[in-house]
Amino acid sequence: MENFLSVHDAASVHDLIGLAAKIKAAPLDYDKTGQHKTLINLFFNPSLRTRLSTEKAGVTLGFQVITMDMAGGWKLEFEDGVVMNLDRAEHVREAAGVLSQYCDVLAVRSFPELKDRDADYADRVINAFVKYATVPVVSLESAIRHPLQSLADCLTIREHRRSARPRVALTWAPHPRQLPQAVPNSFAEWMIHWGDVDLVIANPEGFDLAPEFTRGAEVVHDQAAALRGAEFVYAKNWSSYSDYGATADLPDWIVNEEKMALTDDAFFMHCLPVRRNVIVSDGVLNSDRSLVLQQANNRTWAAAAVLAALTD
Ligand SMILES: NCCC[C@H](NC(=O)CCC(=O)O)C(=O)O
Ligand SMILES: NC(=O)OP(=O)(O)O
Repeated sequence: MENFLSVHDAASVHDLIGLAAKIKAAPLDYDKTGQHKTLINLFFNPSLRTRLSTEKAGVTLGFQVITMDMAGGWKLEFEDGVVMNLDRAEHVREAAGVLSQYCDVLAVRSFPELKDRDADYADRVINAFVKYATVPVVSLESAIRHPLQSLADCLTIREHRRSARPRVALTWAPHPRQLPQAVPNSFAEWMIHWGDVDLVIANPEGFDLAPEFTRGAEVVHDQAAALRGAEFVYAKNWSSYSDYGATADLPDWIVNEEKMALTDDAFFMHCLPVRRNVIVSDGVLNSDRSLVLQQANNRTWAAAAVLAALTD
């Protein structure tokens, strides 16, 4: 694997999930994988799980790990050929070149601005690091994808499924802020490429995800219809793709006990952080059907599998 930006970078989704499970079962067997190697994590946005699970994965495999919050670095220029006489002090070309001399794997988190769809969907920040770095680049959630989350979600579903081919319902849920499409884009893309589940996506009219991520899945605008018979319910808010960045005040899309009663005794999933009693009720989140902590745990093993595959 050259870089880890999307499901398309995995030679085999099954093998990568399998490797994550193997490392989870026997982490000490892999403690020399990153010996004499350095991982640098760059964050342009906040994080709890991604930062700490990726650091933990690196340390577990024997990497030296350096994490930098880019709020403390120079403001980077990403355009080529510009006269840099404003507030951006350093070009990504130099930054990526410098960092490549300090590490063996470079991981980057950079969210979208949710103003200009073409600019966000060009995934400019992560792609600039890929272009100018000379080491493998890992996405820690880019403008349009969150592949480490999705890999962890595949592992979590594999560990908890009751049938060989479970029905997985990804449902839009309410939120007070304008959020990216990265998590649901990536989740849909991984579920479809993995091929071990039947994916149904429920969202309000006007909130369909970009077709490039959902082709092969059923998309409905009736949440109850999607939840009926589901073995997993994955809730997430996202802002509109078609009316780019628009939000909607639809509190009835909350996932509560009444909605979960429509399912086949489903497990509840969310990537976290989650707004209680907005996205999901306390009752569902506190119940034994909630897998949110297991998902967060599996972030470590997903990151470990990716680091191992990149440095193999
Ligand atoms: N990394 C997982 C989710 C990150 C981000 N969520 C957020 O920004 C939620 C913040 C809030 O609830 O205010 C998102 O949706 O892509
Ligand atoms: N799920 C996830 O990526 O969480 P953080 O934003 O806290 O890293």
